[in-house]
Formats: sequence, C-alpha cells, structure tokens
Amino acid sequence: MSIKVATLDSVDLNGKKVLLRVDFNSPLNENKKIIDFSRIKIHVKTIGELIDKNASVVILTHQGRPGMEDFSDLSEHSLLLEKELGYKVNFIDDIIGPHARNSIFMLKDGEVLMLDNVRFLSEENIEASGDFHSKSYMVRKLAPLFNYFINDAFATAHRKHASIVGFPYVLPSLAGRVMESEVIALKEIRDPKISPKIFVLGGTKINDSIRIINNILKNSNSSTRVLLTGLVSELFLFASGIDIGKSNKEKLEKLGGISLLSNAKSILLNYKDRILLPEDFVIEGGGVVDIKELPKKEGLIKDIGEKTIEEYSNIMREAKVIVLRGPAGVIEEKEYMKGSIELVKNAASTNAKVILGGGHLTAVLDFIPENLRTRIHNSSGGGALLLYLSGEMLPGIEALSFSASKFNLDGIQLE
Ligand SMILES: Nc1ncnc2c1ncn2[C@@H]1O[C@H](COP(=O)(O)OP(=O)(O)O)[C@@H](O)[C@H]1O
Ligand SMILES: O=C(OP(=O)(O)O)[C@H](O)COP(=O)(O)O
Repeated sequence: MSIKVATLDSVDLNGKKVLLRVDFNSPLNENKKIIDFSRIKIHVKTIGELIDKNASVVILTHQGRPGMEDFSDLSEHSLLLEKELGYKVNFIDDIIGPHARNSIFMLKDGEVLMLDNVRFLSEENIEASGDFHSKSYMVRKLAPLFNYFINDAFATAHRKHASIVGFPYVLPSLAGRVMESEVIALKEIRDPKISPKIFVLGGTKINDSIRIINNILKNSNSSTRVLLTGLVSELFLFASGIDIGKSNKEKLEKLGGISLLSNAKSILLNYKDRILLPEDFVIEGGGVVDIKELPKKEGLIKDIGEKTIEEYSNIMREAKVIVLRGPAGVIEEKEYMKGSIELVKNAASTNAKVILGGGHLTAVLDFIPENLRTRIHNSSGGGALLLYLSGEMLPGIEALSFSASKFNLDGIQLE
C-alpha cells in the first residue's frame, strides 16, 4: 500500500481557514490543573507557522476520556497556549453549536480560535471508519466552514475517532509539523530488521497495552522483548498466577483489569520468554517487597524496586532500539518517581536509539542529566507510537493519505 501525506508545504494557506486537530491531552492533578504542559508546547511550531502564513486557525483537541478524572474543559489549555504562543487565542466553550459556528465564520485571517473538548460530543468517541464519521453531526456542521483540515495529533492517530478520520474524507487534509516530524523520525526505526528492540511499558492504560503488546510480539522477531512496569505489570503478574495482594487486586478491578486477565494469560502463554515482569515493588509508605512476599506484606504497589531496575537495565544494554512508554510508578508523588527516572536514565546510557512516549513519562525528563537527555527522541505519542513501531498503519495517517489522493495533493511518501 502506498502511503503519501500532504504537509503544510503542499498548498498555499494564505487567507485560508483551517481546522487544526492537535493533542493537548495533559496530565492533571486532583484539582484538574495541568501539571505538565509539554503536549501544548509541541504544537506551537505548527500554530505559529499557520499564523505566519496568514491562515485563520481553529484548534480542536481532547482532554481525558469521558468518565475519567482527567476529563475536563479546555479553558486552562487555551490560556497556556496563549502564553506559549505569545499571541491571542480566543477560547469558546462550544464545539458545533451556533456560538462555535458563528465564531468560526467571523474569524479573520491570522486569528486563532480554540474550541472546547471534542470528547464532550459522544459521537467523537465511537471507533468507526472515515466514511462513517464523515456523516457525523460534527463533520457535517464544521467541515463546510473550512478550506483545509490539518492533523497534528500524532498521539491520537491510533484512534478511529470522528475528529481524526472523519474530516479527511470531506476536506483536503494535511499533516501538521508534529505529525510530519514524527513519521519522518520513526520511518527508519519501524524497519523490523533493526533489532533487538526493547519495549519498556508501564502506566495504567491496560486495555490498550494488551493490544499493543500482542502486536509488538506478533510482528517482531524473537529478540524483541517487552519489559513491564506500572499497573500493566500488576495485571500480567496476577494473570501469571502471582497473588498481588487484596488492595492491588481491588485497584486492578476498579480500572477494568479483571476482564483482561484471560487476554493477558494467553499473551503470556504465547510469548512466555519475551515478556519480563518485575521482581520487586515499592509499596505505599516506601517499603520494598519481593513479589513472592506481596500477599503477606500487604500494601498498595507504587513503584518498581531496585532488583527490577537492575534487571531491566541489564537487558536494555543489548538493545538497538529502546522504547519506553508509561511510568513505572505513581510519578505524581515524588517518592515513587525513582523507578521511572532510573529506567529512562539507564536506557539513555546505552548505545541504543531511545524513544520516550506517552503523556506522563515526559515529566521524568527534567530529572535526567542534559548529556543523556539529548540522546532521547521524545515522541508526542504513547499508544500511537507503539502501534506504529509495531508495524501497524495508524488510522489518522491512513486518513491523511486517503485525503491526499482524493484531493490530488502533493506530499511526502512514507511507504
Ligand atoms: N503501579 C501503579 N499503580 C497505579 N497507577 C500507576 C502505577 N504505575 C503507574 N501508574 C500511573 O500511571 C499513570 C499514567 O499512565 P498512562 O496514562 O497509561 O501513561 P501515558 O499517559 O504516559 O501513556 C500515572 O498517573 C501513574 O500514576
Ligand atoms: O494521551 C494520549 O495517548 P497516550 O497516553 O497513549 O500517549 C492521547 O491523547 C490519546 O488519548 P486516548 O488514549 O484517551 O485516546
């Protein structure tokens, strides 16, 4: 399959109205305040360039998922963007209603408008084809107001959501600078011949992780290994028959882990020697517990322990490529950051190409010495990055490619 996507260089954007999908999805604290705004910063380049090109820019993004604690409106995001950009950003708490449509219609060349959280619209969250989403209310209401759609949200390119795959069906669509630089940077690393690849996966998105781990292992040779940390590792430990203790089982249950046990079991069965699980954990209060002692020394798992850090670091030394996604522990609490910091630091101390993904692990970079930090490609994507590196074509990129050929746009050849 030929994959060609158009970029900001493909068309003349002077005086054009563009709908720009970015990924401003950021970690929030318990008061719903943004604690790390790197996701906002990375899109400043694309937005600045569109302003310089005299386009009028309407920004569309999401924050969190419906029902989750980090699901919020985007008023703070727009203020932070305005500060980073040094340019007026008009925020409206609407997406497709008359207020939004009228504001878009009235927007002048060089002005920037930001709409509210696109996931407030239930149809956005349906996983479906571009054809299906092109008939959604949102696409039908918004698309006629624009000349172009630009997707800069590499980190959401693995979702078949309306704002990702729907617009390219009906509007000539381009990759923004973030999307473009990601696909160029990852082109070489996607090559299955570059191995061993080591994936260090943590965080809490256990549902996604099952799909990702399966894909990585299925599409790679036996030298590729997956080292698990975070809540994902608790799921796999439990699936492997280890008693992780009552409070950890309850935590897993609350986050939907129990229904995934059989999937985790079958992955373990198929790829036993290629998945590594932690040997020890730091539990709430700071004590270190060997996994065999977990049921006796009951405590909420907060980070990986020293033995695990050492073992994982030894394995990383053999790698040609190391990809880390999702924190090894509850990094919002400083005392449980160590596992994540050490793994990133030790990965960057090898000779491998190191890629860091996901919205949370980036926070660790502030604790990595400058000489090592510069060795790391800090990808804007998490799940998207991993699926892309595991050989899958992402729906968001596919949709851009579809659009380039439908609207006869020039662009860059990816495959
Ligand atoms: N063992 C654990 N138990 C509970 N939460 C964890 C654990 N390890 C990591 N986390 C949490 O994982 C969250 C980030 O996960 P996720 O959203 O999957 O990462 P990313 O945004 O980088 O893809 C953080 O809020 C962190 O506190
Ligand atoms: O943060 C994101 O993904 P990531 O945690 O995999 O990097 C993206 O914003 C996608 O969000 P989603 O996983 O709720 O669709």
